[in-house]
Amino acid sequence: MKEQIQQKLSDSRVARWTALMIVSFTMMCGYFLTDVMSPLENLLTTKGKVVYFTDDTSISADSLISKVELFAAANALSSPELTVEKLEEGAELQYMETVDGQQQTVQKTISSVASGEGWSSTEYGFFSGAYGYINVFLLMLFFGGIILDKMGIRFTGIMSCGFMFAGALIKWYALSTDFGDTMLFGMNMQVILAALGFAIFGMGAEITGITVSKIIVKWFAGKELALALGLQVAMARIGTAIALGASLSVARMMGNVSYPVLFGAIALCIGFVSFLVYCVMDKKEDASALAVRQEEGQSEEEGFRLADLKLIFCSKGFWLITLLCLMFYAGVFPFLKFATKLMIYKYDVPESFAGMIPALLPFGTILLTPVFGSLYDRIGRGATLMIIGSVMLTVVHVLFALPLMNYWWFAVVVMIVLGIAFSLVPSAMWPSVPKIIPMKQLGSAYAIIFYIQNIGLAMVPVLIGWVIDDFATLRDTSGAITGYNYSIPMTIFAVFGVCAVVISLMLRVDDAKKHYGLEEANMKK
Ligand SMILES: C[C@H](NC(=O)[C@@H](N)CCCCN)C(=O)O
Repeated sequence: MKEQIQQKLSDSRVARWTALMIVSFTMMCGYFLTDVMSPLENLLTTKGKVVYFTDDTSISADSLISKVELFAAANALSSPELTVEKLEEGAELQYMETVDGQQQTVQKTISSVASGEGWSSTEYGFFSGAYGYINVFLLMLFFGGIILDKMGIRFTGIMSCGFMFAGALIKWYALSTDFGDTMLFGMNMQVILAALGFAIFGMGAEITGITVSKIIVKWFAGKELALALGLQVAMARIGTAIALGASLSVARMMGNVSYPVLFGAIALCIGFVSFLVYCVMDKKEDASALAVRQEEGQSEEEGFRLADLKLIFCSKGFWLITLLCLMFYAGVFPFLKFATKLMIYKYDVPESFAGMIPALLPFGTILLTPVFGSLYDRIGRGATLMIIGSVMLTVVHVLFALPLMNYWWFAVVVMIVLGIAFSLVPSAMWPSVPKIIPMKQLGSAYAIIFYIQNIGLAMVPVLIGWVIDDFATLRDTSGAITGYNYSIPMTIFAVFGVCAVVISLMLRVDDAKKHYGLEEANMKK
């Protein structure tokens, strides 16, 4: 009789790709919620109602009312006695507007009205950075890695999904509640509570992120690892793209910024359930791996010891990857938080389309990240891919900073280049970590990288929000905001790009000396 050879569940193609799809779906829901507020920056930073017209322009309700009344008085028309309540879908209004430097009478039809929250750019920056506050200041990501290596994938994943969901609910509650003028720590209560929810969500999202990375390495090591990591990132980017592309429309349709968050929370609930389904597969994988070890007479896998962290901390390659991650991602994710408004004010894109241009970035990466991942699996050249991506990031931000080519199509082209850069670096960087750090410490290694990266994700939006308020906001003599000059904020993003280039070059040199294998293919022939 032929002897049955014991196999691990992960040796089955169907099983490992199914596991990948399930956990990637959970992550996709998390990414949707992470970026769901980015296209709403303009709405959040406008006080009172915002009126959207059928020609895709928008204006604050107060300013519209005074323009309509001024027009009626100037033309001896009977006063329309317009109030905010009367501004509703389908209403037609006439007033004077400056078009190409000339005063013209315009007639517009309202398509929707949504409530602005009146936040300052500083408050928006504080809120956007909140994603990383608990991770960074309470060292939760660091502990999250240790919990992952000590308590295992199932416990950590369920815990972190729970945090994501709880945080999303708090954020939704804050945005759907009117706190009046109640202030806390010099900021509106709504901003503080929404930031708290986002911080709890961010802790959950990051710990889920390292858990999912470890899951993929567990199922795909020695197989299609970079492709699998690339596909997971690609699915996550679908979440980001949907958030950037659809969030404003949902807020406009429902009349309030809280609705996109509510939809995100519902999606997260489904993501949580899908992670529970994965846990069943994980248990089976562990059982089959144990059976293989027993059959081959191998001893129990050694557990994680705190002393093992020394190996991580002493690796130069690890620190270079970590710093590259900090600089590169500081130039991308925080940029996305401000990109929609950049499109409106620098490239004159109507607000209703403005979110679509930044959405091109994750859309591009959906295809390209797995393509570059698969290239890395088969051909190698990981360090080189990271250098090219970093150079592209720098060029993109320099182009955004320069006061030239302020055409929407140029913004589209530059955003596509950023999309390529944002595919190159992640598809090479994440699969490079297991070449430097062994599996046993991988949870902690990813956690430390994410931890340092979160310092950027937390601080850069705060910095940029403050810079926009103090150095980029253009005002007329009465103090009213007339526009924004994005040169300084974009120069700051370009500096992160330059740092990423230098670090990726150093990584390439270190790899040549220490032979991590970053330039070698991942797949064993
Ligand atoms: C896989 C990697 N994820 C991260 O870097 C996360 N720490 C940050 C997620 C922030 C989501 N807007 C990636 O997305 O490339």
